[in-house]
Amino acid sequence: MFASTIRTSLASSRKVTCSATGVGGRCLSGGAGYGNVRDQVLPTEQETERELFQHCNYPRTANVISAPMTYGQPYVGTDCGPRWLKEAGLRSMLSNLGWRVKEAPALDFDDFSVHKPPKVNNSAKNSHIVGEGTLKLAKLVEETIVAGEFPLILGGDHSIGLGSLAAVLKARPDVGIIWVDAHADLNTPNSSPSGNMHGMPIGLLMDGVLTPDEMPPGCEWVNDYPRISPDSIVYVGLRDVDSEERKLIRKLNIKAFTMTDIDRYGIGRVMEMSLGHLLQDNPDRPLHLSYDIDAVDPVFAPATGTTVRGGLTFREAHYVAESVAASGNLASAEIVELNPNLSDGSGATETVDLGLQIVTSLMGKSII
Ligand SMILES: NC(=[NH2+])NCCC[C@H](N)C(=O)O
Ligand SMILES: [Mn+2]
Ligand SMILES: [Mn+2]
Repeated sequence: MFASTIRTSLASSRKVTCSATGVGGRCLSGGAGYGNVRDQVLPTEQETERELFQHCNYPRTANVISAPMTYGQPYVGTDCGPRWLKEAGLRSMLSNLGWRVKEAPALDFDDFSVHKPPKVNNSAKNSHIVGEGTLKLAKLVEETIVAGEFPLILGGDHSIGLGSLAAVLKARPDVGIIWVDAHADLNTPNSSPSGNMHGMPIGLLMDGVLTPDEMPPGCEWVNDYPRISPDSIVYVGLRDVDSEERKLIRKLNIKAFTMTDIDRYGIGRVMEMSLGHLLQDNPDRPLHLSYDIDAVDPVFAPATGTTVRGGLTFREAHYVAESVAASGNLASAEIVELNPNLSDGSGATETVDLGLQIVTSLMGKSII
């Protein structure tokens, strides 16, 4: 109650401009729905108040970036994700939450300059196209951040993470990353069992994993961008990890909350530990959330290319987004791997609806 009073009066009485990073929903909605969660993350009342002041940067502008990439995996249809999310009402949802909404023209990933048939490279398939496309995305995300806007990126397969992560790492060197996924996407061309680049964005960017000459052809630009430090990323929802990925997670001591951890501790505690890990040294740290819809159980999200049973429940899927939003630190986000082609009509609609609801939660919607 106390916190929500502050929030409402702040939002109505001041237009605070600051370089802070919080999701506008906390200022705009005035809802008290996140109070409990934030108290878990930020232990003292003084801290909560201070944080409210720092992060209140109403009004906020979201730049919706459509990244209809399919070349990081084998199925056509992941390019429909952005369009379906938009047709399901993304824009009005964002404005109802109080966001000013901008929309960048959808990136064109078929307009690649590599006209000759890409050299067959089974260890990193379509790497020229993925490399060229993700560079376009990286530039747009960087521009968005420099313009003081919130990049809301709609995939597309998860290879787009290469572009979005490279950009946030460059524009916000202190960024913390939350990777919500059934998979670790930590493969390299050498370790990948499939050669699909949607399984590699973290592997290509993680500090100490690849030498510059091992970067797949077409992705050399990544060598000019910063690397992810292993302690700056947290996984949530893992349940299908390849053997080399497992070795790396252990060797680099990457914080990873698997479905087993969610069974054991509950999603509340897992998110508290995830945010605690990333925010422990800097409560104002900007966060990037990468949400692969296949983190959710296929019962609720069947329309995606690499389903794995035993995933997040409907509410857990929301809670992840709600708790990250409630931290006030979310500065950029992406949702990926929706493929409406890969399910019957109702499965596709359910998946897209859930995707939209997850985005709604992470952009600041509280239940009351
Ligand atoms: N973003 C995804 N859905 N990734 C799935 C990756 C599956 C597997 N680990 C691979 O590298 O091929
Ligand atoms: Mn996945
Ligand atoms: Mn993924």
